[in-house]
Amino acid sequence: MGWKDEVAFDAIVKQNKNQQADEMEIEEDQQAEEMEKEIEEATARTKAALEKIVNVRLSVAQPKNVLLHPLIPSLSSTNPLSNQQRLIQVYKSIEYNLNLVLCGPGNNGGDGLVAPRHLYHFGYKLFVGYPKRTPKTLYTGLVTQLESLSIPFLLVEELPQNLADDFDLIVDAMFGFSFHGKLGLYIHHKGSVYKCNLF
Ligand SMILES: NC(=O)C1=CN([C@@H]2O[C@H](COP(=O)(O)OP(=O)(O)OC[C@H]3O[C@@H](n4cnc5c(N)ncnc54)[C@H](OP(=O)(O)O)[C@@H]3O)[C@@H](O)[C@H]2O)[C@H](O)CC1
Repeated sequence: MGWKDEVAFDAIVKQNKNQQADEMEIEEDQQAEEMEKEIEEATARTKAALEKIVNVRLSVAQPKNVLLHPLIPSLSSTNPLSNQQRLIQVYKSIEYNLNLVLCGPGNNGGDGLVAPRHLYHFGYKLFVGYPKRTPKTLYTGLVTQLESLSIPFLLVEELPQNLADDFDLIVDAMFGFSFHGKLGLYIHHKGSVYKCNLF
């Protein structure tokens, strides 16, 4: 073989190597893409399955003998439910034994009154504090639902001075953006709802 043939041979070998490297890169890219797709599909399947379980459990758990206000199902299935799904994922019921949901008189408290029903059905032991009650049908209906599940309501006088001493988890649904007055008292004495100007 002359030098020209050798150069041509080397060039062919080099070309083949480059081609192989390109093919391997393409194959690796395809594999990565497929894996990513599989992960995305598996995540979507898991999410759908979890949502199905949650929805079935909630519909089974719906009390049968309680007159429902027409707004309750939509209220309970949107904002509060998504919050509670997150809460359930983060704070496991086996670790958080004694829990309190504090509800105020406005819409924030309305969301709060939905929470105990969901949490109860997911195994949480709960108490509700609802010191300033709203006479609207929606709210009284939610209270009736909770009473029908024997979820205890605590009076202000029954609440401990320092809530954090007695409860593992406290859901604060006391006020939203319509709170007015002095916030400082409540914030500085976080554990003591007696300091809140609600009372
Ligand atoms: N689309 C929406 O608006 C949604 C809002 N959501 C949540 O609701 C709150 C806003 O609801 P709103 O009813 O306007 O406000 P509050 O939950 O804060 O409650 C107002 C009531 O609280 C009383 N209040 C206020 N300050 C005090 C106080 N210092 N002491 C005692 N009582 C107080 C107030 O009483 P008034 O006498 O002033 O009338 C009202 O009765 C929003 O932040 C969200 O969290 C839902 O998620 C649904 C969608």
